[in-house]
Amino acid sequence: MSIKPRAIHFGAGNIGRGFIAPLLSTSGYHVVFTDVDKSLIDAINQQRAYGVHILDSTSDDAVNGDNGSLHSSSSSASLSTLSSVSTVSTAEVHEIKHVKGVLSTTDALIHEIEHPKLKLITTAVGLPVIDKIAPTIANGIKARRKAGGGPINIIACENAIGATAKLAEKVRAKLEGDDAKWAEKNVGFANCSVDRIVPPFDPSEHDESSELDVGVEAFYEWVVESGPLKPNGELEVPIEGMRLADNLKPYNERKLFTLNTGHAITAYLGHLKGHATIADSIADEEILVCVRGALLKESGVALCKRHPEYFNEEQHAEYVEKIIKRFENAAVKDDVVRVGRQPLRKLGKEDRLVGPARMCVEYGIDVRFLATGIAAALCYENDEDEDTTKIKQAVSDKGVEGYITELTEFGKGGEGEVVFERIVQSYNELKGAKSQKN
Ligand SMILES: NC(=O)C1=CN([C@@H]2O[C@H](COP(=O)(O)OP(=O)(O)OC[C@H]3O[C@@H](n4cnc5c(N)ncnc54)[C@H](O)[C@@H]3O)[C@@H](O)[C@H]2O)C=CC1
Ligand SMILES: O=P(O)(O)OC[C@H]1O[C@](O)(CO)[C@@H](O)[C@@H]1O
Repeated sequence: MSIKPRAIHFGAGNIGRGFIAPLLSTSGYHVVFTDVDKSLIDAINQQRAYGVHILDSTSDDAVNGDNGSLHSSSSSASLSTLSSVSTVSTAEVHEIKHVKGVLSTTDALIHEIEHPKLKLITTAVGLPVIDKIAPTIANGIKARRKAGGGPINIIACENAIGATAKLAEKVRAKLEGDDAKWAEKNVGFANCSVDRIVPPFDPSEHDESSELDVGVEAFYEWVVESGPLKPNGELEVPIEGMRLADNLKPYNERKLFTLNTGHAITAYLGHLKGHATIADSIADEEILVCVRGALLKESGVALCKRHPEYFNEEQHAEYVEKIIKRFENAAVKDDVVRVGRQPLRKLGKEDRLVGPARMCVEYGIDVRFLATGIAAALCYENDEDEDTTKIKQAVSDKGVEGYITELTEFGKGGEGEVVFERIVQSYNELKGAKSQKN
């Protein structure tokens, strides 16, 4: 039996293989991937290893995020511990070894959750899938209690505020009596903020790479709330490159309302203008002006007002410029269609477009560029994305004004009236420009 601590990661996709597993593996964990995709699990068990290709060339400070006053679980650790250099190049490949795969629909997964060496469960499956994996995790927790296992921590690495809390709610709903009591004492559910751009990777474009290989940007930031971690607000086996925060909210909001906000606006405007990738879109001056305006003059100002003890405008401007540089990284071939996927989720009230617009209204900040971003998301059309059909239908059923009010709670005569008018105006302009183009 391996004496290494173990971690189970749900979702052996881009972020799982390209970000979470490499940090776990570098920190000494034996990584067990679990996924519904049998061919992926079979490939993992045949190859047991894969490469992580670093797709840009950056300086040290871009490798790991600047977390200001955060408590860090490790000082300056990074993936570069896998290779001897700290300045990366396009040719740099880190090998992740000794990984294992377990199909998520089998009892083998329950046995993995029982395993005495298991310390951690992480997920990166997509927010809507959280509901589907919760019953399996609950069954695993029951089995672990019966087997006399020790405490574990669970961290959902999804792009949303409070993703682990959502998972916890679903898992707890499946536990009763002694199982529920045991879980309360022994299972830590910690929210996190997870930031690394990992688009799909085409191994045929890279020498000697396998179907399991992934391509990632050098930058990464993983911030986890410390309070809920068992047993004492820390991980028994620390993860190099993960940072712990007493108060996650400011960092969570900063990431979602900056990186993801800017990314989404770039994707939707880029798609409307016929650009294929994020790098192509951000090279378009008109889009750049809108993205910079949204992040610097709107969401950024609101974030600094909401969290003055954490962020100031000067430091935030640097954060924004670093993000724009990340979008400009042409080595990361990131399709606007990937970044714009599921626009309805992205138009959620707490999500990356409407969330910061509402925050701006709360602090009396003028909203122009975010309004354009919201309008661009409403104009996004892609036959392969069912959200876009739903949006089209809702606009036709409720009228664009009614639908904007439903999504944003801004409307005529209310607090967000000016923003509402701007979204409507932008929507009409973008639609007009689109029909002229066609
Ligand atoms: N790719 C990226 O750059 C980033 C992604 N994220 C978040 O990470 C999550 C995953 O994103 P990606 O890795 O890009 O997606 P992906 O599609 O590459 O990977 C998701 C994996 O989850 C698996 N899966 C689906 N249903 C499952 C189930 N019921 N049980 C077990 N596995 C299941 C899929 O088969 C797939 O392998 C999303 O929430 C995303 O927002 C967060 C930061 C960066
Ligand atoms: O994964 P989601 O939430 O669909 O959104 C795509 C976004 O996630 C990321 O993949 C990583 O944060 C970004 O590249 C992008 O903003």
